[in-house]
Amino acid sequence: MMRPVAKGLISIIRAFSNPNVAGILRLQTQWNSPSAFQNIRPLSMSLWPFSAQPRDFSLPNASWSPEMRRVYDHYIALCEVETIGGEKKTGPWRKLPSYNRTLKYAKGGTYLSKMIQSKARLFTRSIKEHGAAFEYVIFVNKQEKRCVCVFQAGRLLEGPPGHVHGGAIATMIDTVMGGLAACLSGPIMTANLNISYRSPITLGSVVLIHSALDHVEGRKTFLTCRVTSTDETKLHTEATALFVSINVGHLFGT
Ligand SMILES: CCCCCCCC/C=C\CCCCCCCC(=O)SCCNC(=O)CCNC(=O)[C@H](O)C(C)(C)COP(=O)(O)OP(=O)(O)OC[C@H]1O[C@@H](n2cnc3c(N)ncnc32)[C@H](O)[C@@H]1OP(=O)(O)O
Repeated sequence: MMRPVAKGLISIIRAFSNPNVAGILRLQTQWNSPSAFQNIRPLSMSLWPFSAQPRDFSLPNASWSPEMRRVYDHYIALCEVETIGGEKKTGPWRKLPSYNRTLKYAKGGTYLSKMIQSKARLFTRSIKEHGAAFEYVIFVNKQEKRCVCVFQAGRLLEGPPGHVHGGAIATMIDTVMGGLAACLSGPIMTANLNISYRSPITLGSVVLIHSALDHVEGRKTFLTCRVTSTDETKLHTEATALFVSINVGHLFGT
């Protein structure tokens, strides 16, 4: 007879492998719309592996500089447009919500629950102090297959004196490009990431991380990326990356 934990594990793996659930996961990842969220919850209540009220880490907080807030407000305004009749409707941009964990209330077997019950946190959201490390928000324009991240680099990200660590920049590039690739292609993993550091980023400053789809070839999604000053006159970093579509069972060794 199958042990309950094994049954639980299988149902979670099935849930993640189910295209409908994968679609729901993508939907939640992509659109920060309360109505979309409310609509999809009843469909998947029994399989839903996320917290009921996850905290969105990409909302303004007291550590944000006026510059960070100004650029955020600019993109937020593009998320809603006014029709000629004065009605508000969804604009071309969407803010991606950002949580500090991916799986929370999943009940499962030993293998999965180790990961879930551990104190695993998303790397970029693992430091609690506001403004100390990665402060960022990602906006996606799905129609144009591109995104922009507004990133304020905190004091704990120092590499060269007074400047941001190259690994922290790479982390943000991977996060932003990975977020866009996931929006466009579903579950993916980074297979290849090439970075050219062109000019240093001052600690505490705000930069834009622009990423766009280059092309898709079967399971392979190729993207480009540029990190610039907020007025886009200064180029800090350039990157290209390949993301490979995966069956989420790949992450659980199935
Ligand atoms: C569950 C996801 C849910 C999505 C929701 C997202 C929420 C977004 C929210 C918040 C964002 C958070 C941040 C996310 C972003 C961070 C992502 C990371 O950092 S991932 C960690 C680092 N990456 C790894 O650890 C991969 C390790 N590598 C592997 O697991 C495999 O190698 C993998 C999956 C990449 C490919 O393995 P195969 O067995 O599935 O496929 P094969 O056959 O080897 O490759 C497929 C095709 O890709 C090419 N390929 C593979 N690797 C390549 C490489 N390094 N360079 C060039 N081509 C490569 C191959 O040549 C092949 O091409 P041909 O189909 O023959 O044309």
